[in-house]
Amino acid sequence: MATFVIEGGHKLSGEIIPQGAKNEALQVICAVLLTAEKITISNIPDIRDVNKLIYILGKLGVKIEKVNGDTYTFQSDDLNLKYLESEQFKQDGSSLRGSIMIVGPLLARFGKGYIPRPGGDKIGRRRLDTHFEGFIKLGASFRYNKDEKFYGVEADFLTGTDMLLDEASVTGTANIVMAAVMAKGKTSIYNAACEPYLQQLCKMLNSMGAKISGVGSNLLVIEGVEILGGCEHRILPDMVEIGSWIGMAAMTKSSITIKNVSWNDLGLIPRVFQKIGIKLERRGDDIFIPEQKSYEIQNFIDGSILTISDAPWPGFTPDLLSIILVVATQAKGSVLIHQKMFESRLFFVDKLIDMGAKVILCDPHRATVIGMNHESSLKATVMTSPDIRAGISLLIAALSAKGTSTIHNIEQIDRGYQNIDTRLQAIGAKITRVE
Ligand SMILES: CC(=O)N[C@H]1[C@@H](OP(=O)(O)OP(=O)(O)OC[C@H]2O[C@@H](n3ccc(=O)[nH]c3=O)[C@H](O)[C@@H]2O)O[C@H](CO)[C@@H](O)[C@@H]1O
Ligand SMILES: C=C(OP(=O)(O)O)C(=O)O
Repeated sequence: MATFVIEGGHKLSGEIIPQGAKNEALQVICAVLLTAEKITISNIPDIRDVNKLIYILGKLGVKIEKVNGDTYTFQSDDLNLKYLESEQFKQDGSSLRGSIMIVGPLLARFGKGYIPRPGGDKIGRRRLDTHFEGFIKLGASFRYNKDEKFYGVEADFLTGTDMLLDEASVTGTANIVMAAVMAKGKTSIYNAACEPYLQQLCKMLNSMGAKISGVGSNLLVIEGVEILGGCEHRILPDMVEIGSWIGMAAMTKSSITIKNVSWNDLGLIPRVFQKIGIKLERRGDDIFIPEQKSYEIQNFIDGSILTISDAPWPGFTPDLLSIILVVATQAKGSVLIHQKMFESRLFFVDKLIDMGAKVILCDPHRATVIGMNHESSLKATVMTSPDIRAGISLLIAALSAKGTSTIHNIEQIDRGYQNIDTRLQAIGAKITRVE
């Protein structure tokens, strides 16, 4: 278990280039399994989860070449499907959430897809019903080995159909789309997730020869095609990482510029930070955050306390709520944070309370934050990162705190943040990695 040691209280300044998006990378890298031709993907983030997925594809026999720092080519022309039945795959596949999205492409192209129950954050129950109900609707047979927690789908061929998803699951939609692109006939998927990363996946599939319409809406219509070809694809900047940098700037009273953020794909994110009083300026496609001694949470129009909650896109992403919560601890005013999607994601507030933050955990889904308006600082402490976003939130708290904090289990942060320590050092943070 590696550790970060952080001396808090230093201002940051300079420019940050956001990494490529983790959650898009996990989708589009799985899509390379749909064709025997070469696919080039650029702006791939160098983070644990993505590297693990690339490793799994390598074991599956995908030919992978690193063209330069963030660009890889993938060619799935001679796969080793036996790996899917190996003990090794049971371990490898369960180590991250994104591996679930190899099932749809494998089912579409080879008539079978297997996966151990995937890992990812321990942030509450994370069911996979939407994925498998979709595959079954397309004609696959399904089995689940309860003892080994191993899922399997098989089909001689898939047939297009109309389906209404039980929830707008992000990875579920991606998986079903990738299964349906080569099904016979037309598939319509209603209540589809439609966040920018899914739009990117659909655009990539279309450039491989798929026929997907409705991209960006919650009704996708897919005309099945027989075969898909190669393409080149560039991953968008990571909106959750961008939100994390905004939070860091506000909590440390710093001025930073976040470069090339693809503003039009950020949805409500800038507006939600503005609602808790943080000033940010759009400069071309950059975000400039000026130094602010104080930021004041807005109330609703009728004067009642602001609530910030998550919802499927175009709602506010659940992956930024922990960050909003920590930033609110030093705002002026109060806010209710309502994490609707995940049931165990707010427990990390205990650590913030130890550090002196004024937070009331109302229930597993809701926390009220009474901001301290930087009138007293958080106190440094020793903590352990429970999940990726709580981890980065504790790191933000430590950067603003008085004294030296220690964060254990930073592998959780490394799952989704590329070289976070060296990038923070470059803009003035005092942070050291201890292996
Ligand atoms: C690898 C990857 O891409 N992970 C992301 C993906 O996970 P993932 O695809 O696993 O998440 P889902 O979209 O399936 O669902 C997330 C949670 O929200 C609940 N839910 C979902 C839709 C809905 O309409 N109502 C509802 O309550 C689900 O039951 C689940 O508890 O999307 C999540 C939701 O944006 C993000 O937090 C994860 O970072
Ligand atoms: C919950 C997250 O990731 P995963 O779905 O990979 O666990 C996240 O990125 O915040």
